[in-house]
This record gives sequence, structure tokens and C-alpha cells, in this order.
Amino acid sequence: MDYQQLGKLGWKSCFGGQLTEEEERNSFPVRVAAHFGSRVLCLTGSEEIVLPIEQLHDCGELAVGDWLLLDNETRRGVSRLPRESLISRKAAGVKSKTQLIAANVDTLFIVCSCNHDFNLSRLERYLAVASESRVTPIVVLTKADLCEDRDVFRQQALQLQSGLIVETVDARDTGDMEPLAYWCRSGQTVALVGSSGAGKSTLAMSLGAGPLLTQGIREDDSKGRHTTTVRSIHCLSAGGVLIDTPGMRELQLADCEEGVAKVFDEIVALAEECQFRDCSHQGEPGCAIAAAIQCGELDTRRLKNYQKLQAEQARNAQSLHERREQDRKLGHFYKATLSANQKRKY
Ligand SMILES: Nc1nc2c(ncn2[C@@H]2O[C@H](COP(=O)(O)OP(=O)(O)OP(=O)(O)O)[C@@H](O)[C@H]2O)c(=O)[nH]1
Ligand SMILES: [Zn+2]
Repeated sequence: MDYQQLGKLGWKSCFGGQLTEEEERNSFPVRVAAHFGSRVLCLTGSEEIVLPIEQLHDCGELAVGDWLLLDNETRRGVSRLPRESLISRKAAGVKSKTQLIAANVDTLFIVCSCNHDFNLSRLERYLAVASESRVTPIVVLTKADLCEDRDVFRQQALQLQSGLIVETVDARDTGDMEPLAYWCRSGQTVALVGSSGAGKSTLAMSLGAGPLLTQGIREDDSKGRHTTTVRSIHCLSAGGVLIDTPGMRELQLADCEEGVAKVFDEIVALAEECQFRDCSHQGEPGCAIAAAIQCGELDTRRLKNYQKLQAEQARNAQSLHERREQDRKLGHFYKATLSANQKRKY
């Protein structure tokens, strides 16, 4: 196994530690770089392998960023290595279906501009997703060059979560990328989220995002037509990789009760102090949250956003549960029909 080549893809030694001797002998790791319906693009660090999805059946549902083991001889997927993190979202348009966005991301750059785009509630939403996905969030405030006092924005963002790291940058300036380099070093995987126009592409460019392989990529199909393969993994000048998929750009909360509770942990703690266990914090006597609002310890915007995100995630989680139930029942139905058909045949 060429660990140096794998390092370029964000491979960490802890992944290697999970392999059995047999797996080390008979298989090799690849990273999922893109998914196009029936085919999956996998990278070894020195080679690109496009595999039909059936060949990866044993690896389960796949996300960009997943590490898979392929059999040395057949190149069939043997298994998927346990994920260190997984970012998922409620699929756009499809009611209550979860879509896997990216796996094994170490750091999420939450991008927001120091202008009218700056929105604390949106930042909290992304922080909840990061927490739920087990990814370290870093808030990157762009367009700092265009505002009078970048520190005003920075201080507000710092309040959102204890220990939160917030950087202010001119995303066009490579010199401003230095504080971010640590998160982009070799063996690290980062992803970007933020609203349209916040500066994600500009930031990616300044971080040196480029194609992972410069040779051996076939851009022409068998008929000589030019084809562009959408690669979702890019290498960065600091040695790490960036996962950038269209799905990353529109995250919604899906089943992330823990993430929301973590980001708003002071509100959760306050609620435990309320006189009534089922206090709805809407004027009941002995409400600790109302008291905190009154004395200015907690602001109304934050409480409202907590309640909104809480309700939103509960709704999504509920419909996900219903869907899973439905799928389960449908599964039983198929099985029953299948066995009835088989009985008829024999
Ligand atoms: N002055 C200044 N301009 C910036 C900065 N970051 C981004 N821009 C400009 O803002 C515009 C939008 O930036 P993009 O990088 O395209 O934003 P994006 O987040 O990728 O947007 P989508 O692709 O729509 O998601 C571009 O014209 C950038 O040049 C910054 O830090 N300072
Ligand atoms: Zn209360």
C-alpha cells in the first residue's frame, strides 16, 4: 500500500489501524470522489477507477469521501471503512428522505460574509449540522476587506458556541489563508458551506483547490467526445483535500436533535431549571428561560432560533421515521409477494 499517495487523499493512519492482516494483503483502499448514478469514481492517489455501482454492493450506501477496500484481483468492493463523520441532509424535493452528502470530513468551513449576508441564526443552523455530523466547525467570515470593523462581526459569531473558532478574511487574498492552513494540512479533509455569493468558490481557489490528478484522466469518451467528469474531491496547497459537492451547498437539518442541543446547550441547561418539567417557556410561573431573557442573559433571537431549529429537526426526524416504517412495510410486502410467486412456480 502506498501510504504517501493515499496521504494526498486525506488518508489517516487510524484508518490503516482498522484493517485486518488479510484485508491488508488482499485489498487496497480507495476514496469515493464522485457518484454519477450507476457509476462511482474512486481514487487511489495515483489512479482513478470508475466502477459500476453493482460492483460496490457490499459497501452499502455510499457518500463522497467514503473509504472503501477493493479486492486486489477483482476490484470488487470488499467493505467500507467505518466513517469518522457523516454529513447528511434532507433531500431537496423528496419528502423526508435523507441524502448522504459527504463522509470523513474533519473540518467544516462555515462561510458567511461581513455584510447583509451575516446572519447568526444561519450560522447556528450550520453549527448544529457540524455538531451532529461530528465535524469541527470553523466560521470563516469573508469580505472583511469591505467592512469598517471586522471585529464587530467576529465578536458576535464568537458568542454562538464556546470555544468556537472564527476567522475573518478577504477570501481573494491568499495571504489571508494562513490561519486556515492548519485545517487544510495533509491528511485532513475540509468542506465548505454557506449561502450563495458568500465566497466559497473564491475561498476554494485561494486555498489552492485543484484537480487531484493531472495525468491519466480520460476526458474523451470512446467516441472521441469531450466529457467532463465532475470530481468532488480537490487537493489543497496545504496538503489536505476539499470536498465540494452541489449538495454541500444547500444543507437542511435532518434528524439532528443532538446537534441542536449541543449548539444551544445553555438553553437546554436553563430549561432544566424551570419549575415545571414540561414548561413551554411561554409565561408559566418559575420559567428559568423567561428569567434569563428578562435579565438579558439570553437573547430572544437565539431562543427563537433554537425553538425553530428544534421544531424543524423534529418534523424532519418524524417524517424520516414514517418513511422508514413505510419502507419496512413495503419490504414485507415485496417479500410476501415474492415468496407467493415462488410457491406458485414450484
Ligand atoms: N472584496 C471581496 N470580495 C469577495 C470576497 N469573497 C468573495 N468575494 C466576491 O464575491 C463574489 C461571490 O463569491 P463566490 O466565491 O462566487 O461565492 P460562492 O459562495 O462560491 O457563491 P455560489 O457559487 O453562488 O455558492 C465574487 O465576485 C467574489 O469575487 C472577499 O473576501 N472580499
Ligand atoms: Zn420554562
